[in-house]
Amino acid sequence: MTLGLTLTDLCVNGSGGRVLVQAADLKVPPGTLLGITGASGAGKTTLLHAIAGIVPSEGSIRWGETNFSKLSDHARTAFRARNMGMVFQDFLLFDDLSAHDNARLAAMFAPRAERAEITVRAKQHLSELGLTDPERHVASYSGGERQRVALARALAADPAVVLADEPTAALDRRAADRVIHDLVAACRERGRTLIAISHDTHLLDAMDRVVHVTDGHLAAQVPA
Ligand SMILES: Nc1ncnc2c1ncn2[C@@H]1O[C@H](COP(=O)(O)OP(=O)(O)OP(=O)(O)O)[C@@H](O)[C@H]1O
Repeated sequence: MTLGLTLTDLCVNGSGGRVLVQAADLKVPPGTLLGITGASGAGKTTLLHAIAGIVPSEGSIRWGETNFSKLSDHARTAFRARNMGMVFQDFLLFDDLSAHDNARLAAMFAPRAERAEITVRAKQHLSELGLTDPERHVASYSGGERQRVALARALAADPAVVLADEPTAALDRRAADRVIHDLVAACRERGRTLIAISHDTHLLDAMDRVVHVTDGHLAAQVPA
């Protein structure tokens, strides 16, 4: 399954009525790899959080045939759990858990029938991403390894969409290039839609399209 995104007249307001993000029109066909870039504080993370339904917004967000903005909070959370894998800036890994337990976290929230499959897939992704000691606690993992655990976790539920916020930010060039390769391959192989915020030109070069956020506004779409 693959899902495209259509944003229409999206607006995110912050405290004090400040407009944080405005996007009149953005279409991301299913299977597209989209980069989002722009200056620090421009509103990229806020935009990604709105796209994921984590922060409230006005306007319309459609994922495939689903009018995401019209769903109840509960239905939106369920839709996100079923369809979106998220790789956030600070990884949000649990240090006291092993790489495998972190990667199969989605199994805790999945219907009983899908749990075993997620657990198996988590292990498989860790192995494919070169993490050969999945039972070790992630507290002792390097930055690049932690980023790959976060990626394995995002992929374990076999999501139609992957959302990533600066997935290479904390990594040296070699580790970053490996994460870019793995992320792009995981999406291309399964026709997943990828939306990734980055300043990294290597990552942006690997995308199909790149959009710029300037002072909360989405600017014209240009080829990567
Ligand atoms: N709930 C909120 N209320 C008010 N302002 C907010 C809120 N959330 C974020 N902001 C502000 O909105 C602006 C955009 O933040 P955001 O994190 O989206 O930027 P960014 O482009 O991702 O930046 P960076 O590249 O530094 O991560 C910042 O000035 C931030 O302080």
